[in-house]
Amino acid sequence: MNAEKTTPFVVPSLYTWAGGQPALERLTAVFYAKVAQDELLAPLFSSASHSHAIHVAHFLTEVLGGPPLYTAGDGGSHAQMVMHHLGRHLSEIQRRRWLNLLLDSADEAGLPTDPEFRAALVGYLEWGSRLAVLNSQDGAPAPDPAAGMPQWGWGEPGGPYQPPS
Ligand code: HEM
Repeated sequence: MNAEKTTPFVVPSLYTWAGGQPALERLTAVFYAKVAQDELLAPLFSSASHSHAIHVAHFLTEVLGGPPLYTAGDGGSHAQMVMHHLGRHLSEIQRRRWLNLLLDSADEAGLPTDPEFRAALVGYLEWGSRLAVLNSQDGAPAPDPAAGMPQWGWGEPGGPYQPPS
């Protein structure tokens, strides 16, 4: 009998596929260095704390399927993240610059470039950045303190590319 054993492919979280904590910390470090040089975005972040980049890396960690570094580690919550954007009147032009710089930073920080990962990453960043703009306008509803953190997965591609067997 020739029972060939194959190891089933286990789909990793986006966090793991991205390269884990070091990769996300590299991403936000590169990103906020760019933001500081950007005429449209620098004024928005002029009073941000020194731990801002690390907090955002922790937030992304949690959303992309890693450990709860933002909620358990930093004592944050989804509502607190939303509150950071309230009343800031972010524009579409600022949002698009923010997104462009983040995607440039993903390249420079060496995040995976495979189509499946990048499609999922862009999907989250489009969603989250558009929500940030909506939440920053006058009349935006107060965030729900009980709301959990979003969890982002691979979406339609379903996981990293597997060649047909
Ligand atoms: C997926 C999209 C986004 C995520 C996950 C996100 C996440 C966060 C988080 C976690 C904080 C709080 C950080 C801390 O505790 O220090 C924050 C603050 C902030 N975010 Fe965002 N954000 C997003 C989109 C945007 C966009 C598109 C803009 C502007 C164009 C923006 C502007 C800001 C500003 C101005 C602050 C406050 C900085 C300060 O503390 O002074 N965010 N964001």
